[in-house]
Amino acid sequence: MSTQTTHEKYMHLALENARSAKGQTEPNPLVGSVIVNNGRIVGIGAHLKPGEPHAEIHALRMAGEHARGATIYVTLEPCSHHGRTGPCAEAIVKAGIRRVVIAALDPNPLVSGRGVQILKDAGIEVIVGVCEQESIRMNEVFNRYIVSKRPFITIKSAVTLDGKIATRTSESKWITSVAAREDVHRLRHEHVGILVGVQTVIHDNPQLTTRLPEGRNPIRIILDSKLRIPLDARVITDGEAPTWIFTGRAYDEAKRSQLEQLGVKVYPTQDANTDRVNLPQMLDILGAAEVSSVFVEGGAEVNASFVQQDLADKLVLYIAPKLVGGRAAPGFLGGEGVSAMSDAVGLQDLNVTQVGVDLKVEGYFGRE
Ligand SMILES: Nc1c(/N=C/[C@@H](O)[C@H](O)[C@H](O)COP(=O)(O)O)[nH]c(=O)[nH]c1=O
Repeated sequence: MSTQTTHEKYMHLALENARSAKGQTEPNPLVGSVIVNNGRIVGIGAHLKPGEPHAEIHALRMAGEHARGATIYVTLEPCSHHGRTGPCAEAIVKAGIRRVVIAALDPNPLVSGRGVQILKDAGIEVIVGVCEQESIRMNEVFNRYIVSKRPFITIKSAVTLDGKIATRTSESKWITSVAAREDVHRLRHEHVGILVGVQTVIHDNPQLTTRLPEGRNPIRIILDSKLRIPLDARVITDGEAPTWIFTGRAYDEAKRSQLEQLGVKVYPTQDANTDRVNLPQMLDILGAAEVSSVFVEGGAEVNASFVQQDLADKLVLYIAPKLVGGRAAPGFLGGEGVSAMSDAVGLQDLNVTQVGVDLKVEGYFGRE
């Protein structure tokens, strides 16, 4: 087996370990590490929670003396700064590691390359770029958040093959099958926040919780410019997860204090021209609260406001093999829409898979 393939074999194992903690390391990145000595794995680790040891430290602790003279694989450049835990680059040097194989350098321009320098200054062989693209894509949320301090936005919708989210009489349960809906709950588990518009709350009275064994419930974020949300909505009364409501400039103060007495957080925003929620302001508030990823489950008007303002990063569209027709049946993207086809919003890096009987289309909006 060639050296490169061996390196990829162990880096894939490190990537798998990193990915296993998706949704619980936020706002930190996903990082995995594997230590190999004489062709034998002697240590494995993943970063599991902010403030807890980094992946390399877990792997070094497991390896103990076997780290001496070994190779360590790590999906992200070892840190060189004293964050909430000590610098990993120094721990690697101290443990007597002989070679370090890194997938991707740290995206933070302030520290990128520093960890590598510490290792090279200690005479350690360093290889960078093994499975680099996989590591970068795995940390799409962190890479967006660390630069913009705003959450990575994933829009998810479920449509029939003729593009409808409901029949002309607004019936929508269910479009996709159980397997696809379970997949949606895995995505909810992986996100820090989940967002819907108040129209969806009024129409569906959703729980927006993750119904999976050991599922993590994201923070429920409701766009409700005039605080129309019913006080008996499940997202307010069920106590299953925090609920934050973002409102516009013309909201009812009395309703706000009623909601706050029920344990709901209400965040007013100011849109210069309309009574609507100021989305960029909302994203800044969420970013400051370390909500680094938000799963937007619509509806059509909410989806359109993110897309029209170029605030969405990724689309996940589930397409069911059924047709409902009807000129009045709604699509998943409302709003004004574009007039010229040349102004259509393009998606990149499309990935199509099948989940049960449904198709799952993932694409990126390609925004900077
Ligand atoms: N109608 C469908 C969906 N509908 C999605 C939203 O409109 C629902 O309000 C939301 O999922 C309800 O949240 P819950 O109460 O936590 O289950 N989403 C799907 O993937 N397939 C569908 O067929």
